[in-house]
Amino acid sequence: MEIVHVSAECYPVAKAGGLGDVVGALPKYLNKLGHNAKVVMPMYRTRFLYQNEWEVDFKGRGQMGSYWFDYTIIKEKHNKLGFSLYLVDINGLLDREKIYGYGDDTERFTAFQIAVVDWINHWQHKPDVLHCHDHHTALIPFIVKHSYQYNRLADVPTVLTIHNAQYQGWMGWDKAALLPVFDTWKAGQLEWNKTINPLASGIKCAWKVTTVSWSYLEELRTYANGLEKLLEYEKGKCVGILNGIDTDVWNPATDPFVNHHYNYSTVDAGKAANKLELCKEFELEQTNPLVVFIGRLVGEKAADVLPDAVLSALYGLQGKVNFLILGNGEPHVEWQLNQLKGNFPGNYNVFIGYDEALSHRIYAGADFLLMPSRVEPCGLNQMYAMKYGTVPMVRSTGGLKDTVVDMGDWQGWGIRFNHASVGDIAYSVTRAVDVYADKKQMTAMRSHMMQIDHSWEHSVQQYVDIYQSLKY
Ligand SMILES: Nc1ncnc2c1ncn2[C@@H]1O[C@H](COP(=O)(O)OP(=O)(O)O[C@H]2O[C@H](CO)[C@@H](O)[C@H](O)[C@H]2O)[C@@H](O)[C@H]1O
Repeated sequence: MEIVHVSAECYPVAKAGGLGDVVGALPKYLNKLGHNAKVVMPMYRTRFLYQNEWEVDFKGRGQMGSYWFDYTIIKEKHNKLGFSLYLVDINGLLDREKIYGYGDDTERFTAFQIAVVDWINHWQHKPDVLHCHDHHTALIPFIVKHSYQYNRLADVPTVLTIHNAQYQGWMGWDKAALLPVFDTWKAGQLEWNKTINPLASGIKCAWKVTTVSWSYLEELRTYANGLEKLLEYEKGKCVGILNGIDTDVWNPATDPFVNHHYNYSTVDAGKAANKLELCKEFELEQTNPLVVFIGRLVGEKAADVLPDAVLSALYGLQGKVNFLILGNGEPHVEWQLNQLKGNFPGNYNVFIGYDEALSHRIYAGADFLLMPSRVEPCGLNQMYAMKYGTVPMVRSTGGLKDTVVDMGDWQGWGIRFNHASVGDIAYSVTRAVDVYADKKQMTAMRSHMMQIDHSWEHSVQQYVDIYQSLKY
């Protein structure tokens, strides 16, 4: 089957979080099963663009309201990622250094979606499935269904994957004019709560909707940032499929970012060597258990609780634990985390920023990975941590609940807690310190979790089943 993934992110081309990881891996694993999956995304000015060779695939012209724009589709020449990769170049709109965060993001991603649909509309044939990811691409199911210009594509099945329902791409009704002229009787399919809501529109118009874990799908019916009723109404076409991890990229035995490679039978020695280097680099005392956090410093990830939780644990445990944090996000959280630095030399450090290579070294060198997320649709960090023998400490929510079993339960290997609160986190750190002292149990847990199969091979067939169910 020919499946076109449309996304704002794709690792290693451009990644801001887990969306990039998934779109960089799922098509590759679909192709390994003999399908023809491809990715189309905006052409940002990232390093990947300059380091690879491209050929022009198509040149076209799109209309966004009264604004006409030229677009070019370029294709990566050597199929380096295991799938055909197409970038949409729209001069002045998409060719920027960052993925998100501009005042005209609405126009940027609307133009991107129009260009993608226009390009596919020029193909001689039609793809078997258009697979859209998150709100930046969620207007496509509406556009192909209800805009006159692209009506030829109305019978192409569309799938929308919700990686994160917190962000919905809301836009005022004045922006409706940006969309290709559509049947105004169908305007309700764009709306939720008196605004144009691209994610809601995608949920209404896509043939199938998937979320990235089963528990998240359940949770969305009660907590979906305003979309609860819609998801309850549309539950018949929603399916939860747990993300996989790309073991070509995330494997401590081969990871090029990691200096000391190891596998489940050499995990203790391998982690010790990586930890030593990491501790030297961040001036941390080496014998203590090392608890780390990697992620966006936002409310969803409960990053605002981190400064107090770290303080409480460090005071309570009197220097018997170390923390290392890698992340960026809300400025006041960044500031607070930076402020803590001077107070606990040898026990605490933070790197504010986004650093892919460093994240790999931290997964390899850490003992515990903390994820107190308030919302976690799937979460990849805890699966990477497990693959690297790092014990996950997670709040029982969404995909974290589906992938981590508490060490107190039968054959468990992780630490789970219920609240994104200072008390729960500090108590979990105490549990971590206790289990760390039991070398035998640590080795057994590490080796066990490293052998759990979270690879895409496991999940990819479920997407294929969905695509096939849409064929008639
Ligand atoms: N400062 C930093 N430096 C380096 N690397 C960093 C980093 N901050 C984050 N990362 C990396 O970004 C990714 C984060 O992935 P997650 O899936 O945990 O969260 P995210 O909220 O972005 O994704 C959303 O989409 C994914 C994919 O579906 C869901 O798993 C998730 O629950 C949902 O919130 C990981 O690869 C992590 O290592």
